[in-house]
Amino acid sequence: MSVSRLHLQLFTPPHTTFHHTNHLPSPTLSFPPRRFPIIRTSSTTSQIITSDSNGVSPGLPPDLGSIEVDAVTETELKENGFRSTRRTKLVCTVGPATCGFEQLEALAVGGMNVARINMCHGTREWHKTVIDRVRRLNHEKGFAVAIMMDTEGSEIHMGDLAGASSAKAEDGQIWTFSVRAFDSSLPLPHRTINVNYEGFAEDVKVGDELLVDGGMVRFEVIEKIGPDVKCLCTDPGLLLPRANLTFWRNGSLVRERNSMLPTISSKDWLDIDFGIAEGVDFIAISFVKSAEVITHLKSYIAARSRDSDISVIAKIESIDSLKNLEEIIQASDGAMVARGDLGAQIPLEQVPAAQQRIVQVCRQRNKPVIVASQLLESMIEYPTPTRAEVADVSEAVRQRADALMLSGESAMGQFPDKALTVLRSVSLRIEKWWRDEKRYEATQLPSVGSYFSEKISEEICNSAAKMANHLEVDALFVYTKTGHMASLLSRCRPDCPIFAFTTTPSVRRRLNLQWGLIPFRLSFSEDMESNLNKTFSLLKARNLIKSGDLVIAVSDMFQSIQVMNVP
Ligand SMILES: Nc1ncnc2c1ncn2[C@@H]1O[C@H](COP(=O)(O)OP(=O)(O)O)[C@@H](O)[C@H]1O
Ligand SMILES: C=C(OP(=O)(O)O)C(=O)O
Ligand SMILES: [K+]
Ligand SMILES: [Mg+2]
Repeated sequence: MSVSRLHLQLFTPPHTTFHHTNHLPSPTLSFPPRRFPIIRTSSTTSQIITSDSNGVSPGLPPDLGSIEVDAVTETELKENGFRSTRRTKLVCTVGPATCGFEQLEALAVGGMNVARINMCHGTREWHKTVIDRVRRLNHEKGFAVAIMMDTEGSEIHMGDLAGASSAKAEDGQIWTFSVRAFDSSLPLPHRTINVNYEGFAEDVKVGDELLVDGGMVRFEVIEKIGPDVKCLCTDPGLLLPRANLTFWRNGSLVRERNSMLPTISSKDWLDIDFGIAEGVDFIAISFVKSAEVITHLKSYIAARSRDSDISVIAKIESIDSLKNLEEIIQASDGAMVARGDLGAQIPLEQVPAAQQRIVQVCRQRNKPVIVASQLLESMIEYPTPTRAEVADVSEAVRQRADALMLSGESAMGQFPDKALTVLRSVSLRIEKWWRDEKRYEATQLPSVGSYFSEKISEEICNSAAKMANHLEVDALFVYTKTGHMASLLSRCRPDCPIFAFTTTPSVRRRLNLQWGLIPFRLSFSEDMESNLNKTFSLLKARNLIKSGDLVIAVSDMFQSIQVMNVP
């Protein structure tokens, strides 16, 4: 391993002759090469590079001369300037309220970075339609919306309510929770709920408290008759299809044989096969208990998907996942603070501290983290959020989580676009406030690499981010094939946005989950000088940067930090 490559190149703005015609942003988002010669001299190398205005040597395939970025990011960069682009990423659960092509497009325009499909609901055909639509949206409109498939997991939950969208449980009513297999073509018997876990009737005891969705509705078990468990409603509320069920005895969560249920059920494995076949970008695993299940799944994916670039996200939503948090996160490619189920497994007042810890551990280990569930729950029904919800969103942004997620708000709520707008505007406002106040938190970022060369990359990114803050540069540029260097920069949470140039569309989509990264698809070479020339030309031609902007560039290929003004 040679360390001699490590050098700091300080560029003075090179003299450039640049033929520039006024160019309107092209509606198709890839930018065709134009044929103006450009001669650029670099003061450090005195080399003269001849290329066309896109930095492409004549004779290269036209694709090499284009850069891809989505229209929304492009507009944001132009209208608000680099500094005020949104750093916090947004995940939207797609459901009946948002599965149409136009609805998905509205979400993408509204800032959705990742579309989540929840395999708890709907059929595989339905999910396939959504995936196809998102793909079409990316293809036709130039977005890079990633797809996250979320497994059902084998925890206990209610059945489908025989097609009803909800059922109201009133105080004092007696409901039957049954493990019987009901004929799905017939309506369910009066006040009866089907339970998916066969051992349910054996595991519960008379006197247990039964919580639907972590306490949205509460029952007390009053009688067991074979497969039927009779329960008295003690806290009324709405029962939603497939709502999660937990039972509590003497104030603690009961973990009987259900704790032996596999994390990945046989149905989940079929869904995972489906996700691999469809080439989803992320698979989120529900109710992860240990690191082993993640390692197992990762090797399963690696053996089956051609380029094995599906990231595995561990959902932290059980007591066991908190106990084994460090190992689970280390084994995963990212994590989700799944506060819905987490709040049903630990006392609610412990959830905020758990969230903070999960976000911190992820940042330490350089894994993206999503804060999920009930961020804007009231917006399922109302067009404005509560003040408390805005405060909750702000707190997640302030913790610098990579991403925020909408669940019911976008899946089946009445105001999916408005909910997304709230996430977007609160993120922008809090990020700006934080930057204005220069509230850098003194986070010690431990080394995460095992090899010396990885440690060098980390030091480069840490230093580049620090320099970017001190010099108040306009943007960090990173040329990254795997996305790793980009994530190392993102981890530093610098003040300026990070333009991440990557050669493959799938890496570009995956980078869309990470804080502060603006992913571009660009073909680049081993020659940094020409990569920079090319990027400057392409970005300038689209009015995304201008002469004089100060930029710091790092790359996967050369261990260097370059500071320069855009010529
Ligand atoms: N694919 C789908 N088909 C029908 N309804 C869905 C779908 N995805 C989500 N939903 C609805 O949106 C709600 C919120 O979504 P989510 O939080 O992902 O699920 P859950 O609440 O079951 O954990 C669900 O309870 C369900 O009513
Ligand atoms: C995101 C969560 O998981 P799901 O919506 O699949 O229950 C959660 O429990 O918060
Ligand atoms: K799920
Ligand atoms: Mg959950």
